[in-house]
Amino acid sequence: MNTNIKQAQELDQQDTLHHFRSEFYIPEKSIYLDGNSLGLLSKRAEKAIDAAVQSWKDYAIDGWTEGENPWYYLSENLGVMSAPLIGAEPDEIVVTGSTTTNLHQLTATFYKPEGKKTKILADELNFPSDIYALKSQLKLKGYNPDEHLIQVQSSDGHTLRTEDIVAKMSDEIALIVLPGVLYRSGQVLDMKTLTKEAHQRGILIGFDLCHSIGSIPHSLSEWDVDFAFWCTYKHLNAGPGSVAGLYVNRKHFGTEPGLAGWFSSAKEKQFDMDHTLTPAENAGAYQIGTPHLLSLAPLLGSLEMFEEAGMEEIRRKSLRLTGYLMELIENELGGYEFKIANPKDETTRGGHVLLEHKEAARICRALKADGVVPDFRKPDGIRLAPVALYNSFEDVWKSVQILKRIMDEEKFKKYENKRGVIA
Ligand SMILES: Cc1ncc(COP(=O)(O)O)c(C=O)c1O
Ligand SMILES: Nc1c(O)cccc1C(=O)C[C@H](N)C(=O)O
Repeated sequence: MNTNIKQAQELDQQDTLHHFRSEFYIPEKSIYLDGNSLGLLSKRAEKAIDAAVQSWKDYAIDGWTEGENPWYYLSENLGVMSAPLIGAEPDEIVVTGSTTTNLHQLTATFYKPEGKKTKILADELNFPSDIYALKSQLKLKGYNPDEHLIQVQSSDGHTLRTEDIVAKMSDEIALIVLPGVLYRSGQVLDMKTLTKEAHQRGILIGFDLCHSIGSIPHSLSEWDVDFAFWCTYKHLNAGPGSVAGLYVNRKHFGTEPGLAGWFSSAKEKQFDMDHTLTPAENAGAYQIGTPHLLSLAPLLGSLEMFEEAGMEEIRRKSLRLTGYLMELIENELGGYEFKIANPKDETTRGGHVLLEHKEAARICRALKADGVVPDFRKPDGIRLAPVALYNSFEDVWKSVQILKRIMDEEKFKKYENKRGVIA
């Protein structure tokens, strides 16, 4: 089938989210398909950063309680704004720490080995930071991670089967930590079923939402998930090093934070400076120290856009973009030995496409040189993330044309087939 740019432009004209694109800084002469690693800066996020700097100028120490967004309550207020993205109640979320420190906090809080139940269940496809954190938490409790961290195997190297995960939920498992969306293949896990199965066996379960928040809708409260954590620099576009989030199901409110600090305090008690902690009676209890205000601020601007666009609409467009991308790849790149390695169906397909090729590392380099920004994931994956808020169907069409030219003209052969420092 012949495709043409007009078809892509028509799809853009029908797109109800198209106007958000002009709110982002898109690097000049580039098609940015790496928003699942680092989202782009929006003008609203930039404005929010400027406002935070201004409030520091204007109020100094009084910025904690004065101004439009008093710093003392910002982590909780951003939690309120994040709630619709994950289907949670406003006080079940706090914006704090980093993905990895939040996982440390939640494991320190909810991993309570007892009797036979001493093991943690994870998977072999999760991002390494999560596995490192879980292993170190096991070591802190005196357990050997080689025996106590059980990692569910993938049957195809890309995806996890619900039944395989459930089969590992033995009576030795105390805690389960899994991704909501896998970082390589983009597979969406069935968080609802997994939570139900875990609870039937008396196991607590939490999810890493780094690749799912802002990309797919969630109903964490309805699914009764125990806890979750995520970064805000990918689909939420809050910038490099932006402050992360955590969710704790309200049924666990009052559980003593595993890692305490004075920001775990009930707000009104914190400045009493007692040496006995009175933890907040909501997710705020799982904060530790002073919030990183300047890295929290951009989220104020970003989350406003999510509220306006709506998660259902974002997911609808995202599925159309990845669907269109896969269709073009199949039509235009047959014969070049590419393999679409992400799940194709709309229930388990996340926000990006994983294209595999034995020359992937240097094809990524050639794409970047020709203005398309993907990322490379070992050993042979090219991740392409068309993001609903700022990518267009025309971006997708042009990217495939550029990739076709790279393959037709063997332009990738100019480069070594090796990843860069930041892949
Ligand atoms: C699933 C997942 N977990 C954790 C991280 C990283 O954690 P942190 O934000 O603490 O660097 C990433 C990406 O960097 C990720 O994709
Ligand atoms: N956090 C990152 C960073 O500091 C530099 C480069 C990339 C990242 C990422 O987020 C990678 C990402 N977690 C992934 O899905 O591979």
